[in-house]
Amino acid sequence: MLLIVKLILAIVILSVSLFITKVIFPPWSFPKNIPTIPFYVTFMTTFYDLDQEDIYRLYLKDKLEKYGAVKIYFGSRWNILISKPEFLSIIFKKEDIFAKAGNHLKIPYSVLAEYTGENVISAHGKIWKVFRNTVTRGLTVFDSEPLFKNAKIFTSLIYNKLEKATATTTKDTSSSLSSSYINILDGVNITPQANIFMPELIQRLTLANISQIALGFDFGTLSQDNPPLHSQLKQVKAEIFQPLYLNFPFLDLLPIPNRIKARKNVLKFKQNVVNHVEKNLISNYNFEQTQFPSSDLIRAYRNDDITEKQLTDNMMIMLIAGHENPQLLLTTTLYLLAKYHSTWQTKLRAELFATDYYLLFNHDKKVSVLNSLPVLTTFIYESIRMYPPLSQIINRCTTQKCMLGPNIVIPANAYVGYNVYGTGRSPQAWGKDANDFKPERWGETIDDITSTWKHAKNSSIMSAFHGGRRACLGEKLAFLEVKVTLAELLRSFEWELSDDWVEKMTPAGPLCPSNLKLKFKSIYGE
Ligand code: HEM
Repeated sequence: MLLIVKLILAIVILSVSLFITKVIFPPWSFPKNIPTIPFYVTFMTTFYDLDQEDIYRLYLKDKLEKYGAVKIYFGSRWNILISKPEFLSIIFKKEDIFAKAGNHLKIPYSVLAEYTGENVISAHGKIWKVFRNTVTRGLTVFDSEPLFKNAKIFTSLIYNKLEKATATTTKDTSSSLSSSYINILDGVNITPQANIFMPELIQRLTLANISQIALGFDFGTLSQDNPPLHSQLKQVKAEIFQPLYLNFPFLDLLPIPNRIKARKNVLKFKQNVVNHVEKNLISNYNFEQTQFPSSDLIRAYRNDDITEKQLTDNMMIMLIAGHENPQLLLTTTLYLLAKYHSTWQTKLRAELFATDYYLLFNHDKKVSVLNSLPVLTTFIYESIRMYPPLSQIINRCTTQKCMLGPNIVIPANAYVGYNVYGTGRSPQAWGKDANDFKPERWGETIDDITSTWKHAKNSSIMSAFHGGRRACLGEKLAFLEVKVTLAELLRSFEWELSDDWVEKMTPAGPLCPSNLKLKFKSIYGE
């Protein structure tokens, strides 16, 4: 009996030691000629008040700038993380060797993988081609009308908050003042202004946009305060993005009641989204004439090109990538316009007012005007260079032993990813002023700017949308969405950072200012 206990104890100690060794040290087969980032760096933001920029500056910057690649522990395994543009180009080109292997392969048992499934972003090979061919048309040729309509509603929601805040201030001030002062106040023209938390408001806008453009139904986030689908999504996201489970996804294998509930909520939400699409597209009107990515996916399913699960997973990824990424970019541009309100915000507004944009009714003409504006365009390009929404992604897995550049040998089955934030801040790629916000670096005329952008993408120094055959399909849509929204806001408001907002980026994961709070003021007075 004692012997059995001793044996079990020995096995437990051995397993724990093995586990700890695997976490602390990278595998032997990993390249020795690139540095190792200490394993604990990944967990730092759980214990210390640091954001992603702090982590990059303190632990990654010097090594990535010198070697262009490092070994890093992330998502329950050791990975190779790169930032050097030449290495990124290799990965984008050699798609079959550095094969996409998203959560459905990396951590198939996790709640996160349940949420995203097998989709056009994470899949590889033949099935990826089917997915991509199916959704390309709908994501690249679309009716932009909902973007304009929703930007107006978004602006009116901010207006409502301004009016509410002003009404409260006037009431509060007058009730605490002597009656003689109230008389003086009566004649005063108070400019409506309010401090507004941006995350939820922006999410409501981007969800409305993508659901109407890609899925063919309205999520209802702008027309209602808290539609059921949105509450469900908020709950699912809160359960998924818990640092403990993101760092140790294997915990999702255990029968933890909260995680079982989280998985059920994910499944329920996905089913609800599909039901909405079905109800709005198939049951309501002539589905065959619709050209949303979701209608093309349904056609592919009916054609037996994809399974029912793949249909659901791809609808979900349209919704997830389609609302989250523009949400991050919009948050960042609003933050930078607030930070540089007396310079860039003024310049952008002046540029728009100098055109006939606000007089036009035709959406196509409005789109052409927006796409021809140099200041607006360089401002957005510079924002995304400095704050790429997907700052770090590790979702490629080598299918064979291979070389990264002339010296780095990578074993088969190694996860490789990119730190796009590092590429955007690299002095080798962008010069000594890589850390300065300088939209003018992109050029003066719209032709120069477009050619600099293309060149930067081709040489992988601008990799926020990644590149090669796997480049993002939503770039055009995301840029238009941001331009339309900024144009609407610039016409109505001036804004600055709220006095009590602490300037900080998100601690991990997608990159944007954390819990952004802005002080809005109507430019027309009361
Ligand atoms: C600022 C906004 C956006 C950024 C920064 C962005 C960035 C990216 C990145 C980095 C990838 C590669 C992902 C990976 O390797 O795992 C990607 C792929 C993709 N994105 Fe976006 N994205 C944005 C907006 C959108 C929107 C609005 C959609 C619309 C649904 C979209 C659809 C896609 C699709 C379908 C792919 C997969 C392409 C493929 O692998 O064939 N993206 N995006």
